[in-house]
Amino acid sequence: PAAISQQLDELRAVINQHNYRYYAMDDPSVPDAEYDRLMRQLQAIEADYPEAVNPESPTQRVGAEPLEGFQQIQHEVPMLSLDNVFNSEELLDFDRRITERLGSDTPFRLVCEPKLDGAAVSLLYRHGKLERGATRGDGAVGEDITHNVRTIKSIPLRLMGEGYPDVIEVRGEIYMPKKGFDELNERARANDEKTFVNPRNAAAGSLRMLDARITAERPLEMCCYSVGLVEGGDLPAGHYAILEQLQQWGFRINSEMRVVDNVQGCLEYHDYLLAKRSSLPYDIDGIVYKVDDLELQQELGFTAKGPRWAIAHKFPAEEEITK
Ligand SMILES: NC(=O)n1nc(-c2ccco2)nc1N
Repeated sequence: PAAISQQLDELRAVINQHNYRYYAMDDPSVPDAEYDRLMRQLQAIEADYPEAVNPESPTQRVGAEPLEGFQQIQHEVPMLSLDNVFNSEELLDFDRRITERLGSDTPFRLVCEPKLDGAAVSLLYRHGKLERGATRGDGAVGEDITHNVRTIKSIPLRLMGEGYPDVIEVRGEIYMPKKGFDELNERARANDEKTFVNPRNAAAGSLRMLDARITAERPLEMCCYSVGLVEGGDLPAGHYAILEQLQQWGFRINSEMRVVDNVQGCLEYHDYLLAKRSSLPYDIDGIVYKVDDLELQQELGFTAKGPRWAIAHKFPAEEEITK
């Protein structure tokens, strides 16, 4: 009936807005109890009118039947790996190579991003709806893990707001926060099940489940950090502006991301984040620096090892520090 479907649409819109505030803005609009009440109300109405359920409803996050296997996905825009540097000298070389290529009269800002130690993911949205999720694989071919990414609450099933392209591929890192990792291993030990060595393995392993009901029980989160395929629309001309736009469309971006004016700013950011590393609620294995201006990215292009306009500044592995 029309009145029911209107009530469902309104209820879904309210719940989606609460999810956006909680997961993308990290700024809840209602207490958890109120959110849970709204979800129970939506589930009750959908139980009475199953024909009114649609895949974008916030109740439709956990698939029923396990898959037989994983489909392969071809990445239309290859998912790149990044070249690494391990100290300030090598970072200054990275900066010098760019300056030589662009000319010393072309200043360029850099975006500093914590390098989350999880599993890279590609999310394809068509007309604002999540169509498929895929692992990075070898950068050209990945596995279809749509059933599992749908269980991750910080991944929107439908984009918020408007003005997004007809097709947009959002890329990011799925990770398991340290607290969730420790609790998962505690439960595993209590049940004589296998424990995970580190949060990266736990996140990658959770995404490779054929049964989404297991993935749904895992404390996984996602931060987005770049865009792949875009069709039928355009994006801002700067990387950081794109990330802010993605946040408006419902994605979480990392709160520690900063834009700096030059490589000196990168060195300062490095010391800041390294000092903060052990107190972050998630594992990082370094920092990713990216030239902000997309036209300069275009001009710089790629080498076989990856983009000339981005670099990963790796931190020493944490256990090395504790020795
Ligand atoms: N892992 C991580 O946090 N990454 N990875 C990239 C990346 C990989 C290729 C282009 O950008 N950026 C960030 N923040």
